[in-house]
Amino acid sequence: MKQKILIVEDFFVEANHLRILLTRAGYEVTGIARTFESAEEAIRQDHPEIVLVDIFLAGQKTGVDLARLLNRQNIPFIYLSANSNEEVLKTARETGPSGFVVKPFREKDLLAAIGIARYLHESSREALWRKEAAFTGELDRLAGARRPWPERMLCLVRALQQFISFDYVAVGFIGPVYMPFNALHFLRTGFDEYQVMDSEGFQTVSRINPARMVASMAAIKLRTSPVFFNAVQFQIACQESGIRSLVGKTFDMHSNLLFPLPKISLDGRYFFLSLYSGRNDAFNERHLELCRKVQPALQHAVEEMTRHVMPGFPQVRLDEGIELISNKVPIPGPLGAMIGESHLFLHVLDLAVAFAATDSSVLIRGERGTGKEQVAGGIHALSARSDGPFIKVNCAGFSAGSMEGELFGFENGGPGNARTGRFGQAEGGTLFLDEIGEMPFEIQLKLLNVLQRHEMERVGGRQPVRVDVRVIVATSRDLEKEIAEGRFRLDLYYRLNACCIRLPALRERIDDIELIATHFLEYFAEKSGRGHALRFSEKSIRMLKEYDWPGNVAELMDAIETCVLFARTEIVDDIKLPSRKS
Ligand SMILES: Nc1ncnc2c1ncn2[C@@H]1O[C@H](COP(=O)(O)OP(=O)(O)OP(=O)(O)O)[C@@H](O)[C@H]1O
Repeated sequence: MKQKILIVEDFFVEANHLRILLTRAGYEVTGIARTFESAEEAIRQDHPEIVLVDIFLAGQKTGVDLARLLNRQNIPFIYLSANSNEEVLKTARETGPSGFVVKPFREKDLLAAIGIARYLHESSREALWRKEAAFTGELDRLAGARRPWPERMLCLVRALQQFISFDYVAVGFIGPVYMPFNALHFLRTGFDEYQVMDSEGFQTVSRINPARMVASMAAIKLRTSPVFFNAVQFQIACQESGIRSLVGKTFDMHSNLLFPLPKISLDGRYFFLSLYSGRNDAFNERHLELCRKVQPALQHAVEEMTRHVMPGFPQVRLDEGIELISNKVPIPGPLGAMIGESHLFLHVLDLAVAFAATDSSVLIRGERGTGKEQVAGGIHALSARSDGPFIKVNCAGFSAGSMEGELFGFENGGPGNARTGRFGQAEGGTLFLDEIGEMPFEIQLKLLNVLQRHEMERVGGRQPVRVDVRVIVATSRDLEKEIAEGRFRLDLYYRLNACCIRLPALRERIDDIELIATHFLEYFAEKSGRGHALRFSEKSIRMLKEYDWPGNVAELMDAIETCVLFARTEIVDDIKLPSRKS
C-alpha cells in the first residue's frame, strides 16, 4: 500500500515539483491545498498519513494553525519553509512537527525527512501502546488488592505518575453539592514521595474557609471528557474554577489535566482525577489520547475498588489531615544520587527513568554543569545495557578527519594498524557523545546513518559493520541556532529530538539550592575530616539563592568545597561568589 501524503503549499510550481518528486519516490499524493481551509477539507476527505505543510499559506491562517489541527487528529507533519530564522523555528518547534525541511531542499533530504517522520510517528504510537498496556496491567493488580481507600488511591496515583508526569493530583468524587472527605489531594514532594491531604488538610494548607469551599464547588463546571489547560489557557480556566485557581496559587501550578470518569457516579457526583503540573507546557494531545484509551480499564478498576469500600462514597479522613508518604525503593545508580525536589528536577528523573526502559537515542540539553553526564550515566545504569560498557566522547575540538577515526575506528591496513573506534568499544552498551553541537558537519551525516541503519563504516573499510550501541548525546548549545546558521543538520536534530530531556539551570530551581548545598557541605566536611559540624547561616543561604550560578551544580560544588576549606567556625556565614544577580 502506498503511503498517502497531502501537500499544503501556496506556490503552485513548488507544490507541483513536490508532487512529481513524491510520486516518483512511490508515495500517493492525495492532493495539493493552498489554504488552511482547503487543507482542512482535504484532510477530512482523503485521510492523509503525512502532511507536508508550508509555514506561510495564502489566507489568514498559517501552517502553524494547521499544525494544531493535525496534532488533534494525530497526523504527523513536516514543515517546509524558506525561512529558517530562530523565531520561526521556535514557534514551529512548539507545535511538535515530525520534521522540518528548509527550502531549497535536496530531494534526498526531503525523502529522509519523510522517512524519519514515519519512524517517529510509529515509535510514538508504539510508545503510547506500551504505556497503555503497562498502565492497564497496573490497574488490574490494583482492582484485585484489598486495601484501605487512601492506600488504593496512592497506588493509583503512583501508577499514573509513571505514564503522565505531574506534581499534584486531586482524586475522588466531585459534584455541585460539596461533601467533605470525598477527595484526596497528593502533592509530589520527591521522586516517589507525596504529601497527602484530605479535604480538611487541603483547606488548612490552602487557607480556604469551608463556606468558600462549598461555594467554589457549587460553581464548578462539570466536564465529562478529558481536557487539559496549559499556561495562558490555565489562567483562563482558573477563572472558571475557584478550586483550580486555589491549587494554582497555593502550589505554584501552571497546567491542569482533568480526567473525569462520569460513569462512576452517585447523586450527581462522579469520580475524577485532576492532575496539575508546575510546568507551563506539561500536558498535550497524547496525554488525552492515553486517558481515552485507559478509561475503560480505569473505570473497571475504580468500580471494583469502590465496591469494597462503599456503600455510599468512600469517606476519606486522615488522622492528622495531612500525611507524608515516602518512597521505600530509591532509584539505584547515578540518577538516584542526584539531589533535588523541585518539579523541574523531578520531571527530569521521570523522563530519564522512562527513557531508560527504551533503547532509543536520547538528547540531553542543558547548560554546563547541570548534570548531563550524570543523567546519561543514570539512563545507561537503569537500562537493559547496564552490564555493557558506557563510553564517553567529547565532540569538541575534533576535526572531521580525526573524529571519524575516533568514533568508527580504522580498518586493519596491516600489522598494528587496526584500531577500534569508540563505537566498537561501546558494543553492547552505550556511547555518550558530549557537546554534540560541536560535532563536525560531515560526521553528523555518518552518525545519522549509524542511528538509522545500525551500521557503520570504518576508516579505510569497504564493508559496513553492524553495531549494537545505544547513543546518548548532550549539548549545552542552542541547537536551533546552530541549525539556522548551517552548522547542525536538521535531519539529525529531528532524529535525536524524539527523546529529549532538558536539564534546568540551577537558577530555575532555586528551591533545590539549599538542599544541594547542604548535601555538598556535609560531603566535603566529612571528606576533610571535620565531621558533620558545619552548617549555613541564614545570610549564606540567602547569598546562595541570590547568585545566578552560570556554572550550575558544578560551580555550586566548587564554591562549597572552598567554604569548607576556609571555614573557621561551625557556621558558614560568608560565601565567596564572583558577582551578584542584578
Ligand atoms: N542534582 C544534582 N545533585 C547532585 N550532584 C549533581 C547534580 N547535578 C549535577 N551534579 C554534579 O555536578 C557535577 C557536574 O555535573 P556533570 O558533569 O554531569 O554536568 P554536565 O552538564 O555534564 O557538565 P558539562 O556540560 O560541563 O560537561 C558532577 O559532579 C555531578 O555529579
